[in-house]
Amino acid sequence: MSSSSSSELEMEIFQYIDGHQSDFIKDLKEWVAVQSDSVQPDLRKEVIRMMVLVADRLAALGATVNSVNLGSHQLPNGQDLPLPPVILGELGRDPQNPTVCFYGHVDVQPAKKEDGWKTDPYTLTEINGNLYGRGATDNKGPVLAWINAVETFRALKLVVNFKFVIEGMEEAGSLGLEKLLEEENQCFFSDVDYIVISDNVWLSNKKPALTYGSRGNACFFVEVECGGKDLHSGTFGGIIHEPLTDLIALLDSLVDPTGHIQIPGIYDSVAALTEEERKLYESIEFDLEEHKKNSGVKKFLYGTKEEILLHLWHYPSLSIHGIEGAFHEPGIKTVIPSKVIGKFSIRQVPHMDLSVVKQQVVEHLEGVFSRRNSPNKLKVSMPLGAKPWLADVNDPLYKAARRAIKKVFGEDPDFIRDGSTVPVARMFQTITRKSVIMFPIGAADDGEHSQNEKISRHNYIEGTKVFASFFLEISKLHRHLHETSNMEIKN
Ligand SMILES: C[C@H](N)C(=O)N[C@@H](Cc1c[nH]cn1)C(=O)O
Ligand SMILES: [Zn+2]
Ligand SMILES: [Zn+2]
Repeated sequence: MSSSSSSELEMEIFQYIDGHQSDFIKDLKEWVAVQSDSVQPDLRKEVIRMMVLVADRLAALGATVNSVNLGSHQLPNGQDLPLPPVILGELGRDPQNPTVCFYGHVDVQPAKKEDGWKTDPYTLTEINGNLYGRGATDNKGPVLAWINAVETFRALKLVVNFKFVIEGMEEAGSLGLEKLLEEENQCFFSDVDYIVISDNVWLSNKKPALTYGSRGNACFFVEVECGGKDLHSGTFGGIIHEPLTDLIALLDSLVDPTGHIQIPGIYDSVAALTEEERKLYESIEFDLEEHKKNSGVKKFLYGTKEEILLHLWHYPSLSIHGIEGAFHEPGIKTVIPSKVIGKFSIRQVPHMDLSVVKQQVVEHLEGVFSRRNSPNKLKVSMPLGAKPWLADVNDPLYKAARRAIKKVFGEDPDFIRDGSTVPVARMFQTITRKSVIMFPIGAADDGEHSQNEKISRHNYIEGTKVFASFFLEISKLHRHLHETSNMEIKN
């Protein structure tokens, strides 16, 4: 395609996207309305219903769709729960075109209006140019932006062959996905050239970014149990070892007030900080005050941008998420719970080994517990473990995405890492050995996992354009790379 016909096509595509804004927002509203929360077992049927909507949407695009059944999984209480299917889709098979596989997820984190949402989390609501709703940015909005961009091309001209992997268990650790990728490696993925994930956000509220690394996550349950039933605190308080007191001591032993993890050995294999990496953190544009404002907290653990980035990207962190079995409703209940489960996770970084981390956590907790001389029962498990990911920014994928961003947003992107985890990034890299990029369209103030999650109308629509522009750029670059390698072979 000549460069003039390519830019004419791009103009037409951008016009098409601008002209279809309300349809695109209507689709997002329909998707956000589904309570596809993969964390709460009661809502699993909603996740499955969501997967049907995705399959229908891809079929309407003209894609071949395969809903792959992953069977079921067992909850800690022994209950069997069906896993939602993974949708594998395919559109276009022109051998002249590169094949780009897009990964996204359509399950969401839990959300209730009472948690402090200003609007109903499952009713997409536009206020001052922002589209509020659970999943708006994580990850239904970006998945739809990609689909919108594909639809635009299908309506005009296909320059890329598309593949889709859409799952419904990402927020619960992508259960069953790794096995499917292994099974499909020689089939579905055999002709894939590039893999794109758009499941994180920029470092800034306004400046676009491309992500080349993310942390992993090791999630733990620590269970303490006394007898088989809850007890009256007046009748038994003061004469027994209370499970919640044990648990609080255990949780308190994990991290000190400076944020330093107290588990012996945990920092041993963290990759050494190179001079190059240190310089990168110094040179990156990052507004600490904006980040603080986005979080709503008054003070961070560290005072400089370099320290903050190091502790988000280079070092592991430990967060405590909750306690199952402890009384948490309003009011007073004078009970001693008989069994409590503490939940925490460690975001790990390159070179940390999941099985070593697990062993260090278990040994540490058993040691603290044994020093308490408690007769209670302790159980530590790691229900989930996702590995960190790091990519090569010299890959053509990054070049194409950078050009598309420059065209649509008028500026060069930040090259960033992400403190959160997309378990599939590392799986794709290890299993398929294809190049992977994280290409976010959401902004730093989108509030992923938080109350009042949103994506701005601007980011949703310009994000659709940036994906469309990326299709043109990757198709040009891919052809160029092939022509040059063919010439080298002939010479
Ligand atoms: C970055 C992505 N949108 C996301 O939110 N991922 C989750 C995945 C996860 C990790 N452990 C359990 N789930 C996250 O980083 O929390
Ligand atoms: Zn996500
Ligand atoms: Zn998420």
